Amino acid sequence: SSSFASQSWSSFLCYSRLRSASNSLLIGGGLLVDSDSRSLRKPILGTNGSTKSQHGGHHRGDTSGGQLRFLLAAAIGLEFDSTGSMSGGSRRKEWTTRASSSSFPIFHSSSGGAVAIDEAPDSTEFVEIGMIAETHGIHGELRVRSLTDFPVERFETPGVRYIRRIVMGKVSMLRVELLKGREIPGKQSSWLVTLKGFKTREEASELLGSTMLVSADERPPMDEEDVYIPDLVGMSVILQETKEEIGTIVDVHSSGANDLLRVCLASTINRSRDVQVWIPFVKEIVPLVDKETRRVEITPPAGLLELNVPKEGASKKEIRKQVLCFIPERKTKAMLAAVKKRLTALGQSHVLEGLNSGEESQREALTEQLLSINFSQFQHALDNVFGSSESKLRLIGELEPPPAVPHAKWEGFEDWLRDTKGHIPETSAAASNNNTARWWRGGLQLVATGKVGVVVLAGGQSTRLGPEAPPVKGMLQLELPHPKSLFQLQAERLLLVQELAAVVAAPGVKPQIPWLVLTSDATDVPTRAFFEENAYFGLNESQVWFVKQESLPCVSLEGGAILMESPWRVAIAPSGNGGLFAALCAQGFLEKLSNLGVLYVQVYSVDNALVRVADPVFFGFAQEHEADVGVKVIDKLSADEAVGIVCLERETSDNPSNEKQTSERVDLDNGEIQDAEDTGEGSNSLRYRVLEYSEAPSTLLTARNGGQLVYRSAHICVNLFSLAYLKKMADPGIELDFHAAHKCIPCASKNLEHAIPVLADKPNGIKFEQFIFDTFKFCQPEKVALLEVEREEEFAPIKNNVGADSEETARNMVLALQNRHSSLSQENESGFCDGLSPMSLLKAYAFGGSVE
Ligand SMILES: CC(=O)N[C@H]1[C@@H](OP(=O)(O)O)O[C@H](CO)[C@@H](O)[C@@H]1O
Repeated sequence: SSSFASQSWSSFLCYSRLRSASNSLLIGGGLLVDSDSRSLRKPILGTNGSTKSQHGGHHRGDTSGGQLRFLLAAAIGLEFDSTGSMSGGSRRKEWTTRASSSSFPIFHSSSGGAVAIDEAPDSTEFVEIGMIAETHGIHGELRVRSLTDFPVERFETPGVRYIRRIVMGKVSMLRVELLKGREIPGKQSSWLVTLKGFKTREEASELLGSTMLVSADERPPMDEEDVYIPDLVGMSVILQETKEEIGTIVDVHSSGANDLLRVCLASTINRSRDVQVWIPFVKEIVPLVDKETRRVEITPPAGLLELNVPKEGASKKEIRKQVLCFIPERKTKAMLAAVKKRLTALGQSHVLEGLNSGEESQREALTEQLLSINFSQFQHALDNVFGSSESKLRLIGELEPPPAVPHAKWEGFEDWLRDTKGHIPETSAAASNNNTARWWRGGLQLVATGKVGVVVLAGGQSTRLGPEAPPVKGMLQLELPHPKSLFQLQAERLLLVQELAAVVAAPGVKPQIPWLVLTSDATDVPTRAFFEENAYFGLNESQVWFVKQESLPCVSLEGGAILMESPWRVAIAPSGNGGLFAALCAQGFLEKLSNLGVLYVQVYSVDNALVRVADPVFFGFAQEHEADVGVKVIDKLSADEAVGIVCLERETSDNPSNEKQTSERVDLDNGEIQDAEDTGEGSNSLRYRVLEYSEAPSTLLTARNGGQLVYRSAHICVNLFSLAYLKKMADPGIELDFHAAHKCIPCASKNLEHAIPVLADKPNGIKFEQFIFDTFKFCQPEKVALLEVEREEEFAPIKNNVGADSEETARNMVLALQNRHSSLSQENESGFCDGLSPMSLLKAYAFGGSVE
């Protein structure tokens, strides 16, 4: 039995190539070597750089192999086409060249060097190595068309060969001695040979049309995994998964690069017309060939067998062509061709240059990257940013600030804690009268009953933090008394909430909150490694789900040409935090959450050192407001603070850009895409919207009323979505626009082809980003609930290396909050220092800490 653990599974053709395919070949003799001349064993490098196997033997296709197969492949192809209905059994017999006295009468040659075989040993099998095509010159040289992957050994190395020719249906054999040979320049498969005793053109011409052979023993030793193609014929075909026998191999067809097994389906045997299917002979699809029990096991990709069943009007050739697309290697080629076409059409063919230079591994890396590009998204991004409708804001109506927003402030929290004397305030008067405490209790119930999930947005490249920063923001270490990474702080807060929820959960229930970590090409590997190294920070490994978002190529500022990090690497960047929705949907996470019974998902940015992860208050608040979208806001510090501003946009029908937007509007209450004009509404509809600081006009940012900023509700990137809403965001009618982020993008230096990418010192390109809050506009405003929170308690962003919003400012804020906790502890020892009591946990959570 041979499993295909190794990549080099071979299918050696014991070949009588063209014999049954071309009658013209059946008229001559053959040139053979006997089994004593075993000089040829080592595989050699083929003309196309691939490994050749002796006698045209070749390996079962594997995507990396590329073994030379053309010879036998072509042979079988011809065979198949001309003898389509030939049964495996009869063909196998024909294919084996067996010297027997009855079939090989004496060959009478006038030439002195040739020895006729009176009686060839019954046990000797021969394989063809060439066809004698014509004489050359006047000294008896012969041109042989090679049928072997080892032409040098066969046609240059002196030694015994055999010639077989068939005259009037009678086969005769001759043993000859090869004296020398040489390749005909420019003719890859033709060789000139000189045989002992054949000195003139006339003598040589006796052999025209003959076949040259060597003893089958001359074939290179087969690996365990190798199989002669004739041996495949007649083997049973079993579905590996169910062990169901589906049919028998009746033939092997080669299409050039890959062989196809022709299988007669068992279910159709004895019917008036049997059904034959083609199965690519590649290890991905035929993982096991058992030579002893004569069976192959297959794992056909979905649709392969169905595709095979001949349909009305589809020719065998067409079907075979489609079958070949199931071979990964083929698929890659076809897909790459499509990508090339697409890039050329986009005027981006410079990206393809690397495919014609460099090492194979570099070209492969580029191919892989090109195949991973989502071109429809890229096109969409280009249209958004460079298209005619380009507008930074794409404003469709008039803006206004949101109405007064509920405030989550555990007013007098310290007093409240003091009063409760170490008990979770479930029934106290304070709890029911205090909004925040009520939300807390409601939210904690949601956690306790497994109704919540959390997403951390951690796909960003943290370029603003400078070259010294870790590759992933979440790995950034906060120099607290007990230094901790952002991921660790956040994981510990999640654990706190779980512990607290356990207090109110059913006896014995230990709630687990799924924590989804949004990663990207840039952050996925290091993020996973970091979690692993840190034992998931005490969380259960199974509750941490890594969700990789898509990346898109970066383009030049002018003209949108794709930027290259090197000739073999496109500069790519994650598609912004709005890429979350597509990633959740495409990778089945929404379904997973749904199966768990999750109703609400909190989504926050990893760079906030004070974020209240899995905040029960937020969940309880959203539930009470029956919100689909929850948005935490704080008061802006100043007009120029780098935060998005939350506004309401009143869409008016007299706005010229209204038409386009209304036609895209999706009614999320019934999930259908509607044209607002069709429904008669929308002439004056309101939607929530966030204007990003990088895009909002300064007039808006600085507008004041009575000294106060008009637009002061800052988006702190701590949001919440109902699962139902997230599912609606998966509707194909919802397409978030891309925004242009002007960034310093590492690029290949023009002078140095192999250079490490050079980081520009000023923005040199565009990263395409979708914004998470662009989904708000799809939600009825009454289903959007804004919750104002305390900056000191919940917002300490780390954006920059130094100065505002840096690690230093964030650390100071965390310490300040924790100090409030400490001072409170000193005042009331009994209420605070009781280890892992619920009260300690609650306090730790409220004060930005964690349980040490
Ligand atoms: C697209 C997006 O979500 N941008 C957010 C996000 O900004 P960045 O500068 O991209 O980190 O976090 C800010 C709060 O830290 C928030 O104000 C802003 O709106």
